[in-house]
Amino acid sequence: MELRNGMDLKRLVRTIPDYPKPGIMFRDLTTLFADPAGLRAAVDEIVWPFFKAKAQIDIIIGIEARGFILGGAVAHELGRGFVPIRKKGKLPHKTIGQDYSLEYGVDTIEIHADAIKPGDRVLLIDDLIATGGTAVAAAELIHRSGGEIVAAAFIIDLPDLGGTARLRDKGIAVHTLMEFEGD
Ligand SMILES: O=P(O)(O)OC[C@H]1O[C@H](OP(=O)(O)OP(=O)(O)O)[C@H](O)[C@@H]1O
Ligand SMILES: Nc1ncnc2[nH]cnc12
Repeated sequence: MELRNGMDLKRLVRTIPDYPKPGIMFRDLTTLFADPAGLRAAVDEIVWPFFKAKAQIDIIIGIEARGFILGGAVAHELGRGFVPIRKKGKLPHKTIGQDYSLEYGVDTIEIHADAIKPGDRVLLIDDLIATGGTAVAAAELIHRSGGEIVAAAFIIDLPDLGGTARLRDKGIAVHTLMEFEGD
């Protein structure tokens, strides 16, 4: 995938077959995040559809763990605060939680119960969407907290696993930078 600045971001993603389980093609973004031009381009490309309309966004929410790397940078670029959604048991104050299943397991994510003010307009960020289990659970937490989702943005979409379609079916706008098919 060639960006507006001519950079091929996809070649910075490393693929590791059979991790963490046989049959999974793991799309490793640590190689892209470690590349200075790659990280900047990824953040810029995630942010650009929202930059002009940033007055419509109150907070950025990122999903543990890889969504924190991207989400923090996006929040900084848009001049907004950052709220984490974390795996169960990691947040210190009162939380609300949501169970979900993902490509290779089951888990629970949580958000601080007071992190979102009713009516807050949220940009949801994660590194990758596969089945959409994580993002749908995050959307559920945001809605239960009284927030509105402006859009959800990811660097990688694995479209064969249906996650972006699940979000769009729920009326959530989705922005992604590249796809890996055949997973
Ligand atoms: O669309 P899904 O099928 O839900 O999968 C996508 C999720 O899986 C990965 O996180 P993971 O749960 O591996 O956690 P990590 O970021 O802590 O490694 C990825 O960062 C997304 O959050
Ligand atoms: N195939 C994959 N590669 C990297 N992260 C993932 N999260 C869920 N599926 C994944």
